[in-house]
Formats: sequence, structure tokens, C-alpha cells
Amino acid sequence: MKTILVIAGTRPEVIKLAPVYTQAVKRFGAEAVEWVNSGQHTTLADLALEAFGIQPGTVLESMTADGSLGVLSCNLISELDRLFASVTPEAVVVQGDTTTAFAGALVAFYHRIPCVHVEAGLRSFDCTNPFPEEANRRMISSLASIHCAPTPRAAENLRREGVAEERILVTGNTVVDAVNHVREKLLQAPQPADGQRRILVTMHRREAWGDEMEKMCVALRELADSRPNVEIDFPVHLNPRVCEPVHRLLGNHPRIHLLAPLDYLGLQKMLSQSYLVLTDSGGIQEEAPSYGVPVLVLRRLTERPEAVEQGYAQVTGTDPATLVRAAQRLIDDPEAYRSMVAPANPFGDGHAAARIVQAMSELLSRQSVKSEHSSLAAVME
Ligand SMILES: CC(=O)N[C@@H]1[C@@H](OP(=O)(O)OP(=O)(O)OC[C@H]2O[C@@H](n3ccc(=O)[nH]c3=O)[C@H](O)[C@@H]2O)O[C@H](CO)[C@@H](O)[C@@H]1O
Repeated sequence: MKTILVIAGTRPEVIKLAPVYTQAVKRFGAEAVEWVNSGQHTTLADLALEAFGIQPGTVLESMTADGSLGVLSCNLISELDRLFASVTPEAVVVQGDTTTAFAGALVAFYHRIPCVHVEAGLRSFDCTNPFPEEANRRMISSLASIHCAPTPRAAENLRREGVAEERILVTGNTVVDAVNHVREKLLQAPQPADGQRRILVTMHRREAWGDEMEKMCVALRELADSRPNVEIDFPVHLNPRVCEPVHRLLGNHPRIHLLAPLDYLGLQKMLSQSYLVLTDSGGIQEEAPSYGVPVLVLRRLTERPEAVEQGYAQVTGTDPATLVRAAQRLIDDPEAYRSMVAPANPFGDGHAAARIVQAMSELLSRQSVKSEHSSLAAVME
């Protein structure tokens, strides 16, 4: 019997749950832990699975041709319902804020199976931004049994919403564990050519699709034109809403390199060798401080404020002029740049997965004591 199902469907979920899965297999044995690929994203999630050598035990058919969130949710709920009924796991693990994570937590609740929520408690306090993630996060927090908050601030958000103290655990973010896992495989960073500034850019957020994304592209072109020592590396997300404007507006610039999405190791290598990152990615905001690379966040707000508060990241919003000025300042002013180089990662210490698996182990033993008294539901109250 599989005791624990680890459920993931998107690239960032795979990256952030890989360390938890690996630790859980070490602790409980491979036969007790199963990786469930929800099928929410296919190509990008598969690339990440390969990077960590994970072979899913179950692959669900959930994706919709038109990307409708409603249909995706329905598909996931019915597929997970069938799976939980046949496997009867003792616990399920979900991560973050995707439709996969929400459906996993909801169906676990229906089946009265405890749900461990990894990266719990992030809040932007605006349900439309990020959409639909902020709402998913809040709904998962109402359903989960254990809330693994990456930082003290995330734990505080949960307390304020009335989550019981004994269900909250500050673990650090597992993204730092994942970075540490590949770090030694990265080749020594080559010295950049004299004065050259390599800038990594990623941009894919749903809220920016359309006009906002086009303006950001124009700003990137302006930045490259204004500083001849700048080389921009831009792995472009596969979504046509991203791919099309990016290629149309930036496709023919000699110092803007539009790339296919990189595998995880390739992205980490590029990040570690960059001077600066411009991104709307949640995961890259969290990874960059591990390499001491300053971040400009291409969003109006971030639910990951720790690096901003400590001065290693700056939210530039989506105003193109502000973005260009902020980047130029870091390119031209060594003092301003040095002040944004993180000495340590504020999101975690690389031991998050071990803490999460310890909590799972305690949950399972509490559960087996309770089931002797015939009430599994008690751990779910
Ligand atoms: C609102 C928000 O912030 N939501 C987040 C967002 O996640 P994100 O923004 O972190 O997503 P991405 O940027 O796609 O992934 C990042 C990871 O991918 C690696 N990477 C990147 C480019 C590449 O070419 N090769 C790679 O390997 C990179 O190193 C990093 O680890 O959406 C998810 C739902 O989809 C949410 O759950 C998650 O909260």
C-alpha cells in the first residue's frame, strides 16, 4: 500500500517537491511513497522531473485543450477522486498554489486524508494578483492538516487567518534545497568579458499577458540599446501568449538572445553566471539570492517580500521607464549593485525537506495511534 502521495503538475511544483519526495523515499521507503504527475503542464514539468531523476508512479490526464481553469479543476478533481479511492493513501502532499495543489487538497479533504501543504502562507492580499494562485493558496490553507510555511512571515499570515499554531511549521523553502542539490554540478562560472553585463530575463505571468507584456518587451529593447555592454538571455515560456509578443518585439536584436526553455540545471547555470535577473517568476526570485544575484521583480507586488525587505530584490512594477532606470542604475553604479548582493538566502537554509518529512513522520505515527482508536477523522478536525 502507498502511504504517501506527492502530487505535482507544473514545473515549479516539481522542482520544489523533488527534495521532499527524495527525503520521504529515504525515510519511508520507495514502496511507501508515490509521485503523482497531475498532467497540468506537460513538457516543462517533464523537463524538471528528468533533472531530478523522478519517475512518476501515476500520470493523470487532466489538461484541457483550451486551458480553461474550470475544466482543468473538474478533470483533476475526478481523476484524483478515483486515485485516492483506489490507493487509500495515509497522507497527500501538495505544494504552493496551483489548480493541481488546490484539487489535491480538496479531494484529500473529501476522503478525510490529511494533506501536507508545502510552501503554505504566502499572501499578496489581492485575489486577482497573482491570479488564480492567491485564491488557491487561501483555499488550500482552509483544507490542509499541516502547513509548512517557508518563512516566519508566511507562518504569521496563517496565524492571522486562524490556523492553529500546532499545525504550522516554519521549514524554509524547499527551492533552496533544490538549488543546493544541483549546485555542485554547476561548472565554475566563466569570467564575463571585460565590463560585460549578462542579464537573465524570464517573464510569463498570466496577469501580464497582452499590453503589459508588450510594454516590458519594449523596455528590454530600450535597455539593451542604451547600454552596449548588456547581453540579455531570455528563455521564453512556451505559452503562445508569451512566445508570440516576445519573438515579435525582441526577435531581431543582436544582444537579446531568445532561447527555448532551459532544463533546470541549464537555468541554474545561467542564473549563477548572470550579473542581474529581471523576472516575474516566483521561483527565480527565491533562487537568485543563493547565487548573490540581484533581482528586479517585473510585477506590481510580490508575495515573496523577504528578499525585497532585505534589499536583495526590488519590485519595479510594470512601468517600462521605472524598469529601465532601475536596471541602468545597477549596471552603472557598483555601490548600488554591491548593496543588492545577498550574503545568504532569506528564503531557506537548504534543510526544509528534512523538516517537512519529520513532520510527516509525526503525523503518520499520530494517525496510526488514532486509527487504533478507530478515528482517522480526528486528525482532520
Ligand atoms: C504567482 C507565482 O509566482 N506563482 C508561482 C509560479 O511559479 P514560478 O513563477 O516560479 O514558475 P516558473 O518561472 O515557470 O518556474 C520557476 C522554476 O523553473 C525553473 N526554470 C525556469 C525557466 C527555465 O527556462 N527553466 C527552468 O528550469 C526556475 O529555475 C525555477 O525553479 O507559478 C506557479 C504555477 O505554475 C506557482 O505555483 C508559483 O507559486
